[in-house]
Amino acid sequence: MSDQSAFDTDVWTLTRFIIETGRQAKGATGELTQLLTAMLTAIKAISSAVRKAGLGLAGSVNVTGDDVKKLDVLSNDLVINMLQATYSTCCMVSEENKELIVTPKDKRGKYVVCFDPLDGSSNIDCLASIGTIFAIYKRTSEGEPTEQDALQQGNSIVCAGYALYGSATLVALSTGAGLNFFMLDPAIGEFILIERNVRIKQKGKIYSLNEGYAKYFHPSINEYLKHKKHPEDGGSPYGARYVGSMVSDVHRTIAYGGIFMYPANEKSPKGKLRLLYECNPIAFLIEQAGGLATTGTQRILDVQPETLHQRVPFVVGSPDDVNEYLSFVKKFS
Ligand SMILES: O=P(O)(O)OC[C@H]1O[C@](O)(COP(=O)(O)O)[C@@H](O)[C@@H]1O
Ligand SMILES: [Mg+2]
Ligand SMILES: [Mg+2]
Ligand SMILES: [Mg+2]
Repeated sequence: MSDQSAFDTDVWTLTRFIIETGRQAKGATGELTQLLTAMLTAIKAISSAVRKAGLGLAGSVNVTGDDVKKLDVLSNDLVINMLQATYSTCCMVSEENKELIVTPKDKRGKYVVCFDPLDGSSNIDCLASIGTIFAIYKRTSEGEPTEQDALQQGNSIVCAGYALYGSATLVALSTGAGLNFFMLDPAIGEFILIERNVRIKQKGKIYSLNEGYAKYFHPSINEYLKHKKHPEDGGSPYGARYVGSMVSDVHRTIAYGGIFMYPANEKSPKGKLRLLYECNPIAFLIEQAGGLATTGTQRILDVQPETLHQRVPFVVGSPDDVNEYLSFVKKFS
């Protein structure tokens, strides 16, 4: 006979977690609960689509000759439609939409959502892990929603998360009271709490960046990398890992410790990653786990956004590792 106790009859699903968090919040109206529930439905649908990508969903022509929507377009449509249907958003910013997405007047609520529906999408065709990233803010104005509603500092994030479509589907989520990991159980279609109050290691053993751009890096970065590979104190060098899919690289950094960076380089003076829907949510989650997130000169969450799709240099990870990197920045400034 199988072990009956292996089946938890009082499991903490992500839905339960969100409802509980909502009940504890003062003056909560349930709007955020609705919004997060819809986000999870979108994530489940994206996860299912990602798992079928090899079967022709990735964006091509299907057997009947119809165009099949590219996965990132499909993911974008899913998030927008699911969220707008909850009557809790007033506007959104997506990597896939140049302009602010304004919720139809009759469906508006008080939240602003910035998201990347499918991050690392250049990895789809080789079946490497990809993800979805989002940050939720309260709107600060009344009347017609404008870009200003979305140009808030990461400091004002109410809730952020990412989904990782890896060897399993995982959601990392924080409402500002620590970071929690949930794993999708396909048998019941629910995310199950697997780790509460996740903490990143004080110091790791892995560095992660696209070192192919070394030719264009600032000397401070190259000096730092040299130090990681040839430690002057005779210690062991760091291991190198880079998927090229930020959610994967960041998730590994949170799980194992270490540093992930997408610094500025001569060709991309502000790096590549976008502040509103890539850097800010990840910085919020990393800080919730006890890590650090910086541009090299400023804490990411303190950056005042100026445009919807602006980029910033991005360095995140274990506090000792990020501080060590900052000491190299200082040396060269
Ligand atoms: O190929 P590069 O320059 O190393 O860039 C990789 C980075 O680009 C990204 O794929 C972001 O770009 P997309 O949002 O267009 O997928 C990140 O996930 C990843 O960290
Ligand atoms: Mg992206
Ligand atoms: Mg994307
Ligand atoms: Mg893209």
